[in-house]
Amino acid sequence: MNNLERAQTLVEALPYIQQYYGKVVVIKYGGNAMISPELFDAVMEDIILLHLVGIHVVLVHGGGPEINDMLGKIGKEPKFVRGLRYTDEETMTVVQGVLCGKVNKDLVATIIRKGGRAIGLCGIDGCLIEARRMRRDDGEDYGLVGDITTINPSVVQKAMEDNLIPVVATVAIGIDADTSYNVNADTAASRLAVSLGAEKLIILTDTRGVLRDPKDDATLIKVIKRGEIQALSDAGVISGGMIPKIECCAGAIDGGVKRTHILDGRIPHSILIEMLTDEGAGTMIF
Ligand SMILES: Nc1ncnc2c1ncn2[C@@H]1O[C@H](COP(=O)(O)OP(=O)(O)O)[C@@H](O)[C@H]1O
Ligand SMILES: CC(=O)N[C@@H](CCC(=O)OP(=O)(O)O)C(=O)O
Repeated sequence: MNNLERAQTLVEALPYIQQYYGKVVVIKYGGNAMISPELFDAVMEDIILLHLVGIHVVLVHGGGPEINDMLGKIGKEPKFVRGLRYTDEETMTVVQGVLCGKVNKDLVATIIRKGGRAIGLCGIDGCLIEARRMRRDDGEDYGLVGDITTINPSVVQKAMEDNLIPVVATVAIGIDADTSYNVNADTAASRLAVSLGAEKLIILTDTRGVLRDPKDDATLIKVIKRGEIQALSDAGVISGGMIPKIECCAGAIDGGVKRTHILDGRIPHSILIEMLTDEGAGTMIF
């Protein structure tokens, strides 16, 4: 790339920066997309850059694989019920330690080491995420998995006013019992995006986006309209781990978030490609 091409790339970003300047963008990062150290650095660089050009980025993270590793170390087998981690008291202690301690602080430290400004929060801090024990009609016992009742976004808003990037671990405070609750990170990101009036919700995952055939990368669906989701689900196109992600996007759109994206966290700088280039990346759902 010569100097003129470099300059053109920067100029191409200008209308997008103008469009998102001062707006809130919630990015959910987790799962297998969070495992590679190089990609981890690239995601943090994207976030720092967006923040520096005046976009209010909020990072919501998971850490399922890290929780599984820690459970393995104490000789406990991870157990999932309908895609949610069955969370007994011992598991809750591990979830809180890994998400709010290890993962959250590693993310904050990486942003700071790279010259950004960040603050780590979890759903307990400032009662950011209030939840009650999940009880669904399916009669399943999920243990200490929480259903979000209220989001109180003021701690996140204060952090943004102080020019900090809020980094949020999705452990919630119980309103029905003296316990913390384990909340799925996609769900929490979606709810937080709604309560912050976010312009965009970006969910990073380990596929190119939503695929018509999950085994064939060439079948990426670039755009899905809100009204098309049900038909795709009924046709069996969306399955497994993609179901809750699509549901979170649908919930965010219904709550007023303009655009949601499922992006490939394995592609370096996929966030910048999506937000600041003409190309776009992954699947946009709106
Ligand atoms: N139509 C689809 N397009 C893409 N991925 C799909 C689709 N249907 C099911 N999946 C599965 O969903 C997975 C993503 O969900 P999950 O593994 O829970 O993500 P994460 O670990 O990032 O939270 C993909 O790896 C893929 O196996
Ligand atoms: C209730 C529930 O399942 N909670 C998740 C929270 C972390 C998460 O969602 O992490 P990923 O985004 O990395 O999957 C868990 O315990 O794994």
